[in-house]
This record gives sequence, structure tokens and C-alpha cells, in this order.
Amino acid sequence: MARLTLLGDEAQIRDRAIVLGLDLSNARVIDPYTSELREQFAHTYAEMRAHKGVTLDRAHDVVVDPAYFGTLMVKAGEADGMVSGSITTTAHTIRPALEIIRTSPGVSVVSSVFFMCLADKVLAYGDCAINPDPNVEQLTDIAISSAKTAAQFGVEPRVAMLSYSTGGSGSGADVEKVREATALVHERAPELLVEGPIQYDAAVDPDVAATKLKDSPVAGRATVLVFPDLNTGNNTYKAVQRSASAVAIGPVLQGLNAPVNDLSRGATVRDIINTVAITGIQAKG
Ligand SMILES: CC(C)(COP(=O)(O)OP(=O)(O)OC[C@H]1O[C@@H](n2cnc3c(N)ncnc32)[C@H](O)[C@@H]1OP(=O)(O)O)[C@@H](O)C(=O)NCCC(=O)NCCS
Ligand SMILES: CC(=O)OP(=O)(O)O
Repeated sequence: MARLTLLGDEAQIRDRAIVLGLDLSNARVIDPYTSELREQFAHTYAEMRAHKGVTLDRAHDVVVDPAYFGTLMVKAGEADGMVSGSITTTAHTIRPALEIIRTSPGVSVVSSVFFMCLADKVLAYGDCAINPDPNVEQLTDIAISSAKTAAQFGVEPRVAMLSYSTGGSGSGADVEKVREATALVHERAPELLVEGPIQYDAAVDPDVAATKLKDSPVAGRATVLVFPDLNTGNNTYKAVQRSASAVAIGPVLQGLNAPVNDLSRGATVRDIINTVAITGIQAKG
């Protein structure tokens, strides 16, 4: 499904492949420390980050980090996308993308979705990985980007803007944030089916929806669940993944100029393969 380049210590990678019985004959293996691309990438990075005080000397050290090296390969057209993060934090994987690949035009923030593969359906959860406390504008962009990503992968988007309130059942600043973001989504993407504020049960369960929010085209049948902040989103995706045996594919990053995707440090081999496949699909546009 993809032509792979593996980044790291070449001897270690090849030894490991022998132990695991893997055939690497079709994969490119590059050690960032010794690669001839290191010099070129150091110049690119130093140029791009000069306004932040990055010198060429410093850039030489930075670009040997596989996350930086891989991101610079994408920038240079040496790769179509990058997957990283199974042994590093999310911040470590995505900071190079924020600095080098940058945000697509018209999008205020890079964000993410997880595709949650449940027994009977696939839901998209956003943003469970990047923005700790999105403001109204950012939450609006997260909702619109998540709907686009869902549609790109065959999930018809019906967007629920999650909160502890359904309609006017609860109040508070956090509810107001979600209400304002929902109004802004209506304004900026009038074709999108969106409901909010709404609680998770009213969003996905038709019986609860009939009680809490009748006549909504989204309530009870939402497919894109947008969380109000990272505490809620990250813990909810992990709770569903670990306690409901769902396969969580992601975080799939959205709003970047080229595909870079992160893995959880809890990623299984299957998660890694799924994320590589998603990245390939994003690269094909
Ligand atoms: C995303 C994250 C890594 C950004 O890192 P950061 O160190 O706060 O970023 P900085 O403020 O140093 O910004 C670095 C650059 O990225 C940009 N940036 C930061 N967040 C961004 C976002 N969501 N979208 C687009 N650009 C962003 C900044 O504008 C800045 O650009 P500049 O240096 O060219 O001016 C940080 O918000 C984070 O750690 N989020 C939580 C990740 C996490 O732990 N998730 C849970 C597990 S999945
Ligand atoms: C996405 C995520 O939560 O990553 P990690 O488990 O590595 O913190």
C-alpha cells in the first residue's frame, strides 16, 4: 500500500528486521546522522526558523531527529507523508510539522480525528490529540475539518458539538463556547448538518435523542463527535478504545499542507499499519 522509508540507525533497523523475520528489500533505510540529505535539510530548517533564532549549527543538530528529518523529507518531496510517534510524545511528532509543513490556507489550527471502529459503525472523534483548550474560532475549525476528514474516508458527516448540556439543559462558560462555535459552523459551512451543544448520549442514541432533542437531523445519529477540549476528547477516545474494544485509528492530523500523522505510544502493529494506510490516502488527496 506504500513505499516505505525507515528512519533511524541502519544497523539496528536491519538487525531488528532479521530477529522479526521481516523482508526490508523493498524499503529504503536512511540514517539521518549519516544521510547526504542532512546538510540540505539543515539549511532549509535554519532558513525557515531564522526568525526564531535558529542558526545553521543548531539546525544540523535538530534535523537528525527522525521526526524532524521525516517532516523535512515531506517538505522536500522526498516522501509523500510521515508517520511517527510510537515511542515519542505527540508534541514531539507534530511540532516539526507545525513549524515546517504549516497550516493549510483558511484553517486557523491543525487538529485531529480518531476513527473509532465500533462493532456496528465507524465514528470520527475530534480533536483528541492536539489543541488543549480551543477557543470558539478554533473549535469551529476543528468541527469543519473533522467533517471534511470524515467525508474523505467515507463517513457521512453529521456533526455533534459535545457538551454537558443538550440545548439549554445546562449552562456555563463551557456550554456558551460550544453554542457560539455551533453558530459559527452554521455560518461558515451552511451545508453541514451540525447540532450543539449536545451530550454524547443524545448525539448517538436515538431513544435518548427522542427525549432530549426531538426533530434534530443530527441527534441520535451523529457520526462526527467534536469534543469541547482535550481533557474530554483524549480521555473519551481512550476509554472507548480500551473499555469497548474499539479499534482507534489516528490521530489523523488535519489542516496541514501535507500529511503527517502521529501514533499513540500505546499503538499496536495494526494501529501503525492503519495509520500508514490513512497517510497514503491523504497523500493521494
Ligand atoms: C500541539 C503542541 C505540541 C504545540 O506545541 P507548542 O510547543 O505549544 O507550540 P508552540 O507554541 O511552541 O508553537 C510552535 C509553532 O506551532 C504553531 N502552532 C502551535 N499549535 C498549533 C496548532 N494547533 N495549529 C497550527 N499551528 C500551531 C505555533 O503558532 C508556532 O508557530 P511559530 O513557531 O512558527 O510561531 C501543544 O499544543 C501540545 O503539546 N498539545 C497537546 C499534545 C498532547 O499532549 N496530546 C495528548 C496526547 S495525543
Ligand atoms: C494520541 C495519544 O494520546 O498519544 P499518547 O498515548 O502517546 O499520549
